[in-house]
Amino acid sequence: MRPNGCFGCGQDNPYGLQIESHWEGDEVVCQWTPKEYMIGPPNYLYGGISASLIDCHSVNTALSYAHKKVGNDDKYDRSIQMVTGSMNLRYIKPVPMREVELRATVEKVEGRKYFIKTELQSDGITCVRGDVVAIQLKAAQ
Ligand SMILES: CCCCCCCCCCCC(=O)SCCNC(=O)CCNC(=O)[C@H](O)C(C)(C)COP(=O)(O)OP(=O)(O)OC[C@H]1O[C@@H](n2cnc3c(N)ncnc32)[C@H](O)[C@@H]1OP(=O)(O)O
Repeated sequence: MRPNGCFGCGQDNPYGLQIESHWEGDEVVCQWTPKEYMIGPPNYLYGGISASLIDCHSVNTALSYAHKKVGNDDKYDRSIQMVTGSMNLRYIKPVPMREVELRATVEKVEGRKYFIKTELQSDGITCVRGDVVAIQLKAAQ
């Protein structure tokens, strides 16, 4: 998806998180390592960064799923656009300042609403769990 200035996934945003998400079976997965200035509590990741990671990874999961639904697996179609409608997070454990893994699944689709469940894990332990509703924009349909 270029050009892409998105703070979460934009490869063209040097100040962003630059996450890269890919399918692994029925899950969308991303490995990502924080910069040291993204710290919140001593030794742990700032919660807003976890939220941004889950937000972007989830919306991209919905976006990619919407592409798959119309049989398009490899080319980005700019007429399909998604935004975050709502996001509910549960911070279960603090997130250590090292590589994390995001794992997302599409729970269901209702009209333009995509219900995504995403876990942020550290060393295989779930630290943050997110329920995200991504909404496909009307004009794009
Ligand atoms: C290079 C490329 C890079 C691509 C990069 C891609 C990655 C992007 C990742 C970043 C994501 C973001 O930060 S996005 C930015 C943050 N989000 C936003 O700014 C969204 C602002 N809100 C809006 O624009 C609007 O409210 C929308 C689009 C969400 C909804 O407006 P609408 O399209 O008119 O929809 P509307 O008819 O009202 O509702 C449609 C259905 O959705 C439900 N619905 C409406 N709003 C919500 C909501 N907030 N939460 C849950 N559900 C909702 C309604 O009940 C309805 O359900 P029913 O009656 O049909 O059952």
